[in-house]
Amino acid sequence: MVMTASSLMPTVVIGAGAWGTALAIAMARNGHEVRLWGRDKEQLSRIAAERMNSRYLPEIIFPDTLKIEMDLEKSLEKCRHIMVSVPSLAFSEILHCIKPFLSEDIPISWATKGLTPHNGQFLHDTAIEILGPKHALAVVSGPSFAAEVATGLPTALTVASRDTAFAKALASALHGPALRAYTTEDVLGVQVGGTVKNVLAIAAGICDGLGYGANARAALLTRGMAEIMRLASVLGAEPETMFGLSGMGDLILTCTDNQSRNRQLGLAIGSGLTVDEAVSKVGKTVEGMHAAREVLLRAQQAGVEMPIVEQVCKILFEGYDPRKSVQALLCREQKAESPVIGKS
Ligand SMILES: NC(=O)C1=CN([C@@H]2O[C@H](COP(=O)(O)OP(=O)(O)OC[C@H]3O[C@@H](n4cnc5c(N)ncnc54)[C@H](OP(=O)(O)O)[C@@H]3O)[C@@H](O)[C@H]2O)C=CC1
Ligand SMILES: O=C(CO)COP(=O)(O)O
Repeated sequence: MVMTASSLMPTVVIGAGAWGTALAIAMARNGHEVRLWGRDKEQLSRIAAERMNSRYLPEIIFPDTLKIEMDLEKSLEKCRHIMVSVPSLAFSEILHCIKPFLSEDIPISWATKGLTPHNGQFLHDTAIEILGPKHALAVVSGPSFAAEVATGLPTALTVASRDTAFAKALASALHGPALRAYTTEDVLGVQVGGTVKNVLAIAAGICDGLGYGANARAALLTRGMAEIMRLASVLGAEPETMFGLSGMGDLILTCTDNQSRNRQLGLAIGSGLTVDEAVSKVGKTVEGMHAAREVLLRAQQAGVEMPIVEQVCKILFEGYDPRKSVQALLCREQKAESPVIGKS
């Protein structure tokens, strides 16, 4: 049977935070049957009563086809597709939790950006390790602030899957008047872009928090892009993916707009707060903080230089003064700008 958007109904979205709720709303607006589940029962009851998620996306009323699911186990029995949208720290825990209730023909997607903590795995590898090789898997990524998607502002996303039928079906479930969804088979490339851009957004925030100006920000984005390209190429991703929505698109979005929580963290550090103070000031999910060390480790293992990521790690975890880190970047040996692809 050909997979279509309808064969993915109902979709259960796991994670009633900003992004899970926005994606659930976007699909439901297209008439897709969606069930939203979150771990906090009290919050779920409130969402069900108000028909909105006032904690994460105030004032956005849910479409009728979006229902709240209180009982995860029961909803998994009847669903045809699961979309996970929890932070990377909770990704493997959620997969372990749903695994006993899943049949192998249920396709699984996720909108989480980042790596599995402690082992630094890309989430696709973690998903296969936990769920086995039979599920169709897809990653949803791209430049997309939850609030803008939920408001219905124009947005473009990428759905990456090795199963092209699943990618197309999921893209059409998401695709609507204000949301364009593209597809790609480069699952690795999409994950590299979506993970590293968060670390670079912290760097961009630090740079702007220090007041270093527009030239410095543009240089940082461009050289950050070179770091993404180098890592992606050594890991075996498609270089062109890095110039797409999940790479350059998301890098630009997250590094330049203050809606980004990664950028907010950097801004707070750059303006003089300690890392701990900055973390509590932002008080939200900051994936780049979790990914930075793992990205650097992977780069070092692959022999790839990522000097900006390295300085972000020094600031976040070794107490480095952000001004000294910028100085360290500026003092690197002089070299030709190209080639971007390669190890240094
Ligand atoms: N927000 C955005 O604009 C975008 C976010 N993303 C990505 O989506 C992912 C989720 O981010 P986002 O929705 O913004 O984060 P939020 O902090 O808004 O929400 C996270 C949600 O996950 C839940 N959660 C956390 N830990 C667990 C757990 N152990 N088990 C079950 N549920 C858990 C939280 O529950 P509780 O409310 O109870 O704390 C909350 O509902 C991240 O990887 C992020 O990078 C991607 C694109 C856009
Ligand atoms: O990934 C995002 C937009 O595409 C959200 O970025 P932040 O997690 O930095 O808010």
